[in-house]
Amino acid sequence: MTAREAQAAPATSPVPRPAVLGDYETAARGRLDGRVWDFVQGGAESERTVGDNRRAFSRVTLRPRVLVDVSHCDTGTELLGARLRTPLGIAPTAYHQLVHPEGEVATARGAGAAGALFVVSIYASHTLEDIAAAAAAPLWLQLYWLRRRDLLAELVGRAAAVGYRAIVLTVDAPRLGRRHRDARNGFAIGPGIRAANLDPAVMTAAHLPGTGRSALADHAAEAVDPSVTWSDLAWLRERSDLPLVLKGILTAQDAALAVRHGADAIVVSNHGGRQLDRTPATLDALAEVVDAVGGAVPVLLDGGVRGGTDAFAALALGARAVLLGRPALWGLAADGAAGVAGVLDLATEELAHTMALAGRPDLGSLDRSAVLLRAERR
Ligand SMILES: Cc1cc2nc3c(=O)[nH]c(=O)nc-3n(C[C@H](O)[C@H](O)[C@H](O)COP(=O)(O)O)c2cc1C
Ligand SMILES: CC(C)CC(=O)C(=O)O
Repeated sequence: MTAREAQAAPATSPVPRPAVLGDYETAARGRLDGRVWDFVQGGAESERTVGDNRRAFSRVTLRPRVLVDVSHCDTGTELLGARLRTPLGIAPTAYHQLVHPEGEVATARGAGAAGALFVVSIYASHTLEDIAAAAAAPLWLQLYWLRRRDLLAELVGRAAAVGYRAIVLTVDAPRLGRRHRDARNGFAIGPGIRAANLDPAVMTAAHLPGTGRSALADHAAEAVDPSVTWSDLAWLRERSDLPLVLKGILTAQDAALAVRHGADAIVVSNHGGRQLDRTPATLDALAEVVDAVGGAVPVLLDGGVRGGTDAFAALALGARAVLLGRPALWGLAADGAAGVAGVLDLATEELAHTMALAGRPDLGSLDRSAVLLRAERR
């Protein structure tokens, strides 16, 4: 099913195809409960990092080359042995049923229609098996390091059994960021929605508005092991042959350690500004990480990517692929699987368009000479 065919299905297509990703944001805003909207859009503390992720992209200047044959622009790429139609993929985000009843099953269908990678959160609201059954493009499974190592071992085994292609360990969340919106809202996951792959015994009770606490933060404190260090990675390695990706690296030092400890890929990420506030924008951290890795493993980026031109900038600065967090949820909320495919197709079309006008007909022809960051402008 292509995005347009998905869009054409009358029962699932109340939204005309938007012209820009921001239109999906507007459509999603109109459909979601205020507390869910705050959970999706919000960040930690002052939310400075949420804004900085976007501001970094606005500082990018493009340096086009001319008289290059751009009659065909190829956005295809290869990542950990898999061919992808687009270097844009979906970042792991929790509880997709919060924004659409079909949850991650619809997200997997949308990603498949677009030929894009989907990284499934450990907090998915559908089972790994149901999501895999709906997928037509590569899936990776994201994990937090649970105190219950038996559950971790079970999850990596189940993921491998149904064809997930990599394990993504998120390393920037030994505890949850202080998200003032969720705390004020006493945010908890609504009735009927659950982390379908986690033992309910590790979940806390729901909270109510007025408690001044986020049930998610309380749950993470209970479930996630904050004592994990580099040397523990070997334990995970022993339990899975799948490639291991570390998500949440922002410095050259940690990038070098990740390579030394056998990571197969790195995601430069500040968790969309939801963990430690005042970290660097991911685009600003990218070159430092790419240089430290020196081509040993692919580097991905997420945080603030809101269209194909943003993706172009990150790819030029050395990212192999970029992941979309909130925009995928906007698409899902706005129009289910068709909305997810629409977001990915639109951003991929924008990327191909920018490649054409910048004289870079394939991703291999993209390098740092294609961009200037404003601070470097002469
Ligand atoms: C609603 C929401 C839930 C998220 N849940 C997870 C999660 O379960 N695991 C994880 O590693 N990152 C999670 N993230 C972070 C994303 O993977 C990603 O790093 C971030 O959203 C990228 O920034 P962007 O939203 O600006 O694209 C979440 C982000 C959002 C917005
Ligand atoms: C359920 C949450 C712990 C998921 C998450 O990582 C986030 O909201 O950023």
